[in-house]
Amino acid sequence: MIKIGIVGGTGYTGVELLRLLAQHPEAELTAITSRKEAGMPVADLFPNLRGRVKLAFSDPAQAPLSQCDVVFFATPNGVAMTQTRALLDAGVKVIDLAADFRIKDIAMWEKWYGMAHACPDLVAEAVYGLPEINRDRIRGARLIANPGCYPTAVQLGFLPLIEAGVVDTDHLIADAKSGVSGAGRKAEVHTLLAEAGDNFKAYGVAGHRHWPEIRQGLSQLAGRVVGLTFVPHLTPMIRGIHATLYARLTQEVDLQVLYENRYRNEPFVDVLPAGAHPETRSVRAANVCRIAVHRPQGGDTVVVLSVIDNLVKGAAGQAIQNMNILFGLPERLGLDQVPLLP
Ligand SMILES: NC(=O)C1=CN([C@@H]2O[C@H](COP(=O)(O)OP(=O)(O)OC[C@H]3O[C@@H](n4cnc5c(N)ncnc54)[C@H](OP(=O)(O)O)[C@@H]3O)[C@@H](O)[C@H]2O)C=CC1
Ligand SMILES: CC(=O)N[C@@H](CCC(=O)OP(=O)(O)O)C(=O)O
Repeated sequence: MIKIGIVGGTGYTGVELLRLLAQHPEAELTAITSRKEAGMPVADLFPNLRGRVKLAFSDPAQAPLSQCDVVFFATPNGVAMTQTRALLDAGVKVIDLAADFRIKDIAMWEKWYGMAHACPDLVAEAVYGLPEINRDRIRGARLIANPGCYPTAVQLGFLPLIEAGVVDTDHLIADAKSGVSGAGRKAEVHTLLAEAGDNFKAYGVAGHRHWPEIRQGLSQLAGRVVGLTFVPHLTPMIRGIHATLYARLTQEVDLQVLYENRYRNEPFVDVLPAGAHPETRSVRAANVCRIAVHRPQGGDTVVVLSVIDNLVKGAAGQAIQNMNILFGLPERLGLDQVPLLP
């Protein structure tokens, strides 16, 4: 059994880790932290976990994290970077769901995240945990930077086109929509029902911190710096991301065959039949990205539709997929949930 610690067990990604790990046959939940709820049984706060998780929250300073095999950080940006070195020194593997280790260019990270980085050397060591690109490097890693939610949907959508070199990478466009759980569980006015319900808006058009992350990943695939416009939107749903991606084709290719071949052996990417329109509810509560590729009017613009559940393939599910790879377990272990309809 793998002894597991979770720092930040009261947020939405924390409770999603708990839901999935409670059903994972090799997971032994050992420590779950919260500063505000220390001492409270986990199932008192999250009734969906009654009878499934017996632990109580503990204060991060007292939790037996160094006795775990792996610690997940489901905390705001800037927390994991202050605690990761001590855990790695104690032989614990670390998977950070926040952005502390995602961006290799430290000056770029500091600009977008508005703080000084505490451990640039560990950023250099960290492996970006998108298994569809980095599976072999994840296997031998101690420290995983779990990708952001929008970056997962956008990179998986563009990946086959860029790897194959069949689009103009100077003018990529990603138009993405997220449910409000993407903003976390903390109280904020813009996610109140009366603000976000029956409403739809773009945000961060001038610049969003997922832009450098997506650009870094796509540039590595392209072998050159790509040009990317990324526009996120907030939609009145709870879970889900829908990314609509646009690129200009530079050569003739059978797009459907390209996508089906690239993802044929990927357990968590589903390429839909030609002409399909994936729905966010078709991936709700499941660790899957569904993709459809279109070429409207047979022109030279390719349109890719990519959907994920932001809390699962966009966060906790992908983190557990990375854990399975790190510990040599079957990649699908504990992650075979069927999506929830309606
Ligand atoms: N929501 C989403 O869809 C996605 C989120 N992420 C990332 O995952 C991380 C967690 O997100 P989410 O679950 O939404 O966040 P929440 O705001 O819902 O939860 C944050 C958690 O961190 C704990 N926490 C806050 N500050 C500290 C601290 N200084 N030390 C220890 N624990 C702390 C909180 O508990 P307490 O204050 O009681 O200690 C709480 O349990 C974020 O970095 C987010 O950007 C990534 C992908 C998708
Ligand atoms: C709807 C909403 O607010 N989404 C969040 C998504 C970011 C997130 O969760 O952060 P990381 O993936 O970088 O960890 C946002 O735009 O800030």
